[in-house]
Order: sequence, then C-alpha cells, then structure tokens
Amino acid sequence: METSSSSEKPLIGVIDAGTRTVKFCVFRSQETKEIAEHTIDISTYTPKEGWSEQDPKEILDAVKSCMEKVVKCLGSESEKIRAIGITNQRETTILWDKTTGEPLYNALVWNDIRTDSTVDIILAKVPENNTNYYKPICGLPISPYFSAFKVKWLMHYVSDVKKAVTAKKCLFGTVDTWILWNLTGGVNGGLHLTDVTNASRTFLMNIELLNWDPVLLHTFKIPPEILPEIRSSSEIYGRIAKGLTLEDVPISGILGNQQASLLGQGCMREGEAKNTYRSGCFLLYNTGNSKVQSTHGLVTTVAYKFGDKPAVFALEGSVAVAGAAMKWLRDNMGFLNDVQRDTESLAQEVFNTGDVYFVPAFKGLYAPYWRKDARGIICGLTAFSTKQHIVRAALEAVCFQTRDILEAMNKDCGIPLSKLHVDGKMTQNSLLMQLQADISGIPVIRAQSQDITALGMAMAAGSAQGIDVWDLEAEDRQLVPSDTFLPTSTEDERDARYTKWKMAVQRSLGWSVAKKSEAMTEERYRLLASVPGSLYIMSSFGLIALSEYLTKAV
Ligand SMILES: Nc1ncnc2c1ncn2[C@@H]1O[C@H](COP(=O)(O)OP(=O)(O)O)[C@@H](O)[C@H]1O
Ligand SMILES: O=P(O)(O)OC[C@H](O)CO
Repeated sequence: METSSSSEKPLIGVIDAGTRTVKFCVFRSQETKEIAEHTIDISTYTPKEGWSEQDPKEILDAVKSCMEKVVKCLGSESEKIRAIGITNQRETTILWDKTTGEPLYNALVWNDIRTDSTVDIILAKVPENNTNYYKPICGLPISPYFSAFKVKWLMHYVSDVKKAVTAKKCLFGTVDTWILWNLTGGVNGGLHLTDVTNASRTFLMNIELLNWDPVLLHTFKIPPEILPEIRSSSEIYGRIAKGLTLEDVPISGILGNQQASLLGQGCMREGEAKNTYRSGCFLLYNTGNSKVQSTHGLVTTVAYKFGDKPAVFALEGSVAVAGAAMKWLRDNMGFLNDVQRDTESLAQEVFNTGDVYFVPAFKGLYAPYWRKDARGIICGLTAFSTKQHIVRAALEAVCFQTRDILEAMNKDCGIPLSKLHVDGKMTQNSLLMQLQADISGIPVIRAQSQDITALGMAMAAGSAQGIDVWDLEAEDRQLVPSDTFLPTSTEDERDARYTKWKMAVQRSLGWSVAKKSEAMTEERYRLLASVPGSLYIMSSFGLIALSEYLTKAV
C-alpha cells in the first residue's frame, strides 16, 4: 500500500477488477498518479484443458478487502472520496440467484474455450457457416470469447442454472454488474446494471441502438429478464449500501478495462489508438461517433459514452495470448525463473531469433483471424536454436500479432496509424518496445505509468454529471509522462519478416480439428485391439461410423 501527501482536492476511487488481480485505488481529481492502492491476486481454476474459471465470491471479497485497506490507510482523507468507478475484465460471465445472492456456477473467464461446441451450434444455423453473420447487428464475430456463448453453455449444462432460469431467479452479469449489484445492496435492492462498453462485448447488444437485441436473444434462447439494464459509462447509478466501506458514496462510472485504458491514454480524438500488453493484448482505435464495420477481422465496440452525449466507438483487435506466453515459457518450459527479470535479458543474449517463429495460439487465434481451430507452434528450429531464440520469438510474436491488427485497422480506416500509444506491465520490457517499433514501422509511445486503466476510469467517474470533479477538457489537466521508441528497420526488412510470420500463422491453423480426429483414431485402435478376429471387419466399419458420428457431435 502506498500513499502520498494530502491536498484539498476531491478524490475518486476506482475498483479495477482485472483477470489476474483486483485493485482499489484512489486519485486526486485532474492528477494522473494513484495516491493509494491495494491489490489482491485472484485464483483462476482450469478444471479441464481450455477451461478457465474464477470464484465470483473471491472477486467480491477481494474488492471489499481492497476498499477497506485503502480507506484505513487514507484515514480521514478518505472522506474526500466523492465517487467510485468500476472497471473490469470484459466478457467474463457470472450467473447468480437474485434471491440468495449465491453464484450458480463459477465465473467463466473471457479466455475460456469450453464453448467451442456452442459456437459450432450457432455457426450451423447461419448461412454458409459465416463467422461474421451477426457482425452488422452486434459488431462481433462468432467466437467463444463473447459472453452469450458462455451464458448458453451454462444454461445448457448446469442444472442449477436451468432451475434458476425457469424459476425466474437467475441474473446475468459481467464482472462490473456482479460488483455493482453486491455493493449497492445485493438481495436487498442491489442495482442490476451494466454500461454500454461491457454490454457491447456480450454478443447480445445491438451496436446501432445500444440495447439488447431481440434477434440475438432469440438465437441464444436467453430470457431478457436475466439481463442487466444498459446505461452510459459515466453517470450516477446509485450509492454504496449501508454498512459497507465507503457507505453512501456514489458509483458514477463503469467501463470495460480496455476502454478505460483508451481514456487513460488520452485517446479521445478520432484516429488515436492504444495497445495494452498484459496476458492478452488489446488494441483500440477511436473512430469517434461513427461505427466502422471492419471487413478485415476487427470488432466494432463502444469506446465510451458520457451520460446523455452520443456514444464514441472503437475498432478493436484483441489478441488472446501475449504476456501469457512468457508465463508459459516460465511455468511449462522452465526457460525463465522470473518473467519480469529474465525475459528481456535472455532475449538480448541473441541478436535475432535465428529465423525461429512462435505462434502462441494456445486458445485459437483472435483478431484478425478468429480461428478457434488454431494451436500454438514453434517453427524454423535448427540444431543451433536455443531457449534464447525461442524467448525472443515469443516477444516478437506479440509484436507480429499487433502488426496483424494494425494492418487490418489501416485497411478498414484508410489512413495508416502514424504512432501507437502503449501501456500494460509488459511494456516495461524495453526490448519488446523496440521490437514493436521495428516490426510495425511506426513510433511506439510508452506511458510511464502502471495506472493507465484506473486513471481512465477515474476520469469517467469524476466527470459524471452531479460529481463534476474532473474536467476532461481542462488546460491544466496533467498528462501521463511517456518515452518513445522509433523504428530502426527498413521497410524491406520489416516486410520480409512479416511475410515469414504469416507463413507461420498459416501452419498453426486447423490443428485442433486434426487433434480431435487423432484422439478418435487412438480410441478406435484401442477398441479394435480388444475385438476378436472374426468380428474385426464388421467392428471396424461400425467404429469408423461411430467415430465420425462422435466427431461431428463434439
Ligand atoms: N518484463 C516483462 N517482459 C515480458 N513479459 C512480461 C514482463 N512483465 C510482465 N510480463 C508479462 O505480461 C503479462 C502482464 O502482467 P500482469 O499485468 O501482471 O498480468 P495480467 O494481465 O495477468 O494481470 C504477464 O502475462 C507477464 O507474463
Ligand atoms: O484483465 P485483463 O487486463 O487481462 O483484460 C482482459 C480483457 O478485458 C478481456 O477482453
């Protein structure tokens, strides 16, 4: 916990509920540095390969403990907290019983891919299995990433959910909604709301009208009564309930965490973009009040909406695995002891990757490919390849995936991006930043602050009508200090390497389908080994038919 000297300025509190950690922090109005914060790690459970769950109660307890710790640390100064904002990991799906407040299942985290089969069911219903079929309605491609697929899976496979839906006791929320409902009273009148940025990631919101779309609800068979009301990202929704820390303080802002960092980076003008490097990587490009429908694999999303003002939109390119690949190199390969300390130094022990390419498609590929059948590959290995080459290739993979998105954005928007604002813990790696500038060919401007996401949230909550302690247009508004990395490569070098990356990506596609049939083949041989000779021919035909049937059914 950290604090700095007091002042007369009003304060804004921010709940930052990310994938790995929950944090509560406090800003002075118009200032960019947190004056107090407390962070708690959140456990993630992987009961099966590709599954990713969290305990909603652990998230909530962490929020409450962080708030208590910070308030205690600030002492009487905490009385200056005028408002609170909630920013959160997006898409993560929670269903709970509104009469007991108990979760009906663990939260399904955004990167959970158990819903592959649900995706196939939806794809089978649309003409030509077109992944982009619903994009004109919701701005998103069909993918296990988005909440609606998770809700459908839960309604289909979890009997407690089925019962609660039938009894009209079930509520759905992303992490913001779960926290808001609980902090504003829970079973005693908690507010069941979300903001337009979180709603835009569910696959259920109409991107034109900014309300729940009846066609999509019908497609997923989701009853409207389980959904929260959609509100703006900056307005007073309600107050912290009696008996809780910071009782009666207004909650006046909600933003998905990537949208919050767009604001924190000050990318409030059309044509400005930021990339946040954490476990995943999320590049958002502000398109102003117009919704750009991507024809190159990006998603159309809401950037923010302040009160009654028109919504501002963004094109987004999301990458499922960025920093997570470094953790994999540490935990599964044993190449690193400490991600922060060792990644840069190891990668710097070699001048290049020795032509090694690493596509970390552990959970398929998100933008711009949207291929759930892709799986990770490391290619170009020779007898001279070392772990240093592979670590460097993993860093380059983050940069190449970012270039994939930049290429798509430039095609969609027509005007190439001239600079990229970046943030997130991974950007402390200066080699990564230089590689990014060299691979993308544009200056990379690194925010020298770890608080960008929370700052964006504080700005939105503090500027809400009725709070009015943060003037977003003010001349004296502080800016986050930054440093810049300029490209040192030639265009030919960049393009040659990028072509090789695209070849590596091609080789990663279609893998999980192959793996599934391979498993079926093994199963078939295991069964065949136990079949007596005379039955062999008949059985093998039968088993082939069975295996084909099961492959289709999975
Ligand atoms: N110096 C570094 N070099 C490369 N990768 C890093 C570095 N520091 C952190 N990372 C990676 O960046 C990711 C982001 O870290 P953090 O913000 O703690 O994670 P999360 O997104 O899981 O909340 C982690 O997956 C970690 O492996
Ligand atoms: O919590 P983070 O930083 O991993 O962000 C996750 C994203 O919001 C998922 O879309």
